[in-house]
Amino acid sequence: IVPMFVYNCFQNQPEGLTLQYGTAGFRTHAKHLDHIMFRMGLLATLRSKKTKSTIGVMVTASHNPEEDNGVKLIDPMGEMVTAAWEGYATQLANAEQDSLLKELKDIIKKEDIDMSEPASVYVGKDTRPSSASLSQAVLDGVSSLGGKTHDYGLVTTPQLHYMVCCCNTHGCYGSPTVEGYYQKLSQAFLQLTQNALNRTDDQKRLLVDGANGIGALKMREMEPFLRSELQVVLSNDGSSGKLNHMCGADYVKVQQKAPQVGERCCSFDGDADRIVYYYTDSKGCFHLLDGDKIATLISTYLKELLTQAGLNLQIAVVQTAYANGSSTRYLEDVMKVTVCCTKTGVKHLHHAAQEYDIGVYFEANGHGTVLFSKAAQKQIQELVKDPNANDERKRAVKLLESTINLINQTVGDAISDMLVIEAVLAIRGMSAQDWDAIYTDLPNRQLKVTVCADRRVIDTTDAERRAVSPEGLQDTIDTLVKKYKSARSFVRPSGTEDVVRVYAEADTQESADSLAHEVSLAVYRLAGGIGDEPKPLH
Ligand SMILES: CC(=O)N[C@H]1[C@@H](OP(=O)(O)O)O[C@H](CO)[C@@H](O)[C@@H]1O
Ligand SMILES: [Mg+2]
Repeated sequence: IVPMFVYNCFQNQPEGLTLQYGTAGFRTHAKHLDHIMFRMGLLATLRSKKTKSTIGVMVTASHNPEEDNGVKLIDPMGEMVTAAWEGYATQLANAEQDSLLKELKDIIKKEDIDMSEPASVYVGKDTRPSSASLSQAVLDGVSSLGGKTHDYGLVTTPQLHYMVCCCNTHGCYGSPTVEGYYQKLSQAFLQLTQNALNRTDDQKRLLVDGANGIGALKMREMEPFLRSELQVVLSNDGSSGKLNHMCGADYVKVQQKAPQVGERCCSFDGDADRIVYYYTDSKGCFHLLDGDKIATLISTYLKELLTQAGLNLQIAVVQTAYANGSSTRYLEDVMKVTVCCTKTGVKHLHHAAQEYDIGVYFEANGHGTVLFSKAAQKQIQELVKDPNANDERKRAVKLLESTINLINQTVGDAISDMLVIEAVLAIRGMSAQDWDAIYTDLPNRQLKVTVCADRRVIDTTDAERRAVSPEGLQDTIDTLVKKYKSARSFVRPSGTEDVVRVYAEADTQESADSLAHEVSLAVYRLAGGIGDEPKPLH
């Protein structure tokens, strides 16, 4: 099994840098990643041999700054790599030069991998300057173990997930090409928008902020397929600005600021697996339509269609602790849908959503999709063909069928989600303002605290909503929360940055800001904060 180590796979970690696979793969400054990429090529090859399927490796650091990079591994059905293999990834990434071969042999033995099996790995990259050489390192890693590669070059993360799923389902999910992706999604979108009559050009126009990343490039490519049913006005298209700098979904969500002004706008993140919407009202006020609003819009639409089609399928919405309290209340109390809360990170939401007939999952930051169980899809397909179904049921079930085709079920996908949202708004004749009026968000604030020890001194439970360590922290948070109306707050160590995240919401922005600040101070004092004490926001 000795691989042809033609590359710098034995290059050592910079001292003191222990990389964790994290919430969504490795991420750090691109200059530390060469050997990690090569090793992930090796690991993906082993995973491919083990699963006897094609595996994906995406080179991207998503919403992180342009100087960073990272890598995400994709499992056979297009989902994120399974937890045990995240562990192997961390093990390999941090292995010393002279123990790398031993680590590889350990994995092969533990997983009982037959090394005579062929291997196939799909590789994609985002637009970061470092992505070209880093994706070459992945390709070299695969080749050194005799695996076959297909380099898709510049693709969005969800496009690569789609390719992997298409390949392993032998074309059932679509054709594994970028053109196949555009064709599948645009056909479904055009079928859906046929049901929206008399749309004006204004209604067809959408302002899209491409975060100066891969999403902008791919949106340009896709536009002709949409035959003017969606008229995209693209900004931050990468022609001048810096990736994710003062633009993109993360900037809009965290800073609560609009990089463009309009009646209906959206922003992608750096690898186009997240989206948020927003608009500016007549008074010039910014209104955010985040992942929670998206989940509400889509689940309301699907629930209505299920009723019209007379289908008895259970629909659930999966959220994280970051979901706005108003959204959870609306979904549970008004819409009467099951709501479940998981840890942060799409892999957790995805698995929870698989438990239902229809699982709508979104992180508040706009990362999410909808999963339809095999049984649900079968019922829908059977009803489409049923000659006895009346016109209303037929119309509804055909809409459901096209919606399934439009959704990228492998992972959250900014382009696919955008088209679903545009179709739903068109079919229901809703403006962004109408959508926003479904419920009113509680004002909220997110802050970061840097601690000197390992940030995992903060340990949490109950889907990260309660801290179990350091001692006294949760009691302090509980006491602080009681001072405010409709308040909630929690803290957790980030899985992608070296910080502790603080979240607070309350009845007014002042209260949310003040609570977030007080909780930050508690983290700083009880978990050993670095530098000056957090200052009040006002
Ligand atoms: C509060 C927040 O937005 N956290 C993000 C962020 O994770 P952290 O573990 O919080 O750093 O990056 C993840 C990967 O993109 C994303 O899934 C998640 O929602
Ligand atoms: Mg992303």
